[in-house]
Formats: sequence, structure tokens, C-alpha cells
Amino acid sequence: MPVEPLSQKEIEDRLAELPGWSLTSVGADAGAKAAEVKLTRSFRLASHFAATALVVHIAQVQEELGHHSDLTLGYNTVTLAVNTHSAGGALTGLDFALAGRVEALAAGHGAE
Ligand SMILES: C[C@H](O)[C@H](O)[C@H]1CNC2=NC(N)=NC(=O)C2=N1
Repeated sequence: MPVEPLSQKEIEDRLAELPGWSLTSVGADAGAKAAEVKLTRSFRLASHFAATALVVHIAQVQEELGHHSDLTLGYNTVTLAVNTHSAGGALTGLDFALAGRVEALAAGHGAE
């Protein structure tokens, strides 16, 4: 099933509902490769183990949705960055659906 890119207005409206999430430009290089925009958020946790548990929980949700962020584990931080590869790297409803699911579970991990 094809997924449609969201318009700039749709992106702004959905971002307004997701405090803590922002758009970041990643992957630009000096040559041919253009920067991609990703929907991004970082969380801080109480410990490395707590951060690792959040990564596992997010991975479960990503498998359920069939949609996967770049998911980075730091010492006590977890960072997600996501766009939709099958839409050419555009932002789609799938990215915001994942962000909403992650918001709902992160609080239960004490993530800030
Ligand atoms: C078949 C499978 O669902 C697709 O390859 C999914 C997997 N996870 C994905 N994740 C992201 N971020 N974008 C995609 O287009 C994508 N496609």
C-alpha cells in the first residue's frame, strides 16, 4: 500500500501535537546527496539499563507497525529519527503514528 507524503501544513499541525519532537536535517554531504528531513526526539532515562529497556520496547512497537526509526542508544539516552523510505524519504502518517506510540510508552519508562 503506497503511503503519501504529508503536506507542510499537515506536518506542522501534527508536530504541534507532539511536544519534544522536531524535524532534523540529516545526511547532507558536499556532493550529490541531498539532506533528508527526519522526525526526531531524544529521551533521557535514569540509567543505561532503563534506556536499553526503552529501546527494546520501541523495537517491539516498530515491528508491530512495520515501520522503523534510526534508534540510537547512548549511556542514558535514546534517540529516534524516522522518515518513510518507501515514500522517498518524505514524512508520512506512519512516522507520526510511530511517534505517537512512542510517546505513549516512554512516560511509563520514566523517560524525559
Ligand atoms: C516491508 C516493510 O514493511 C517495509 O520495508 C517497511 C519497513 N520499515 C520501514 N521503515 C521506515 N522508516 N520506512 C519504510 O519505508 C519502511 N518500510
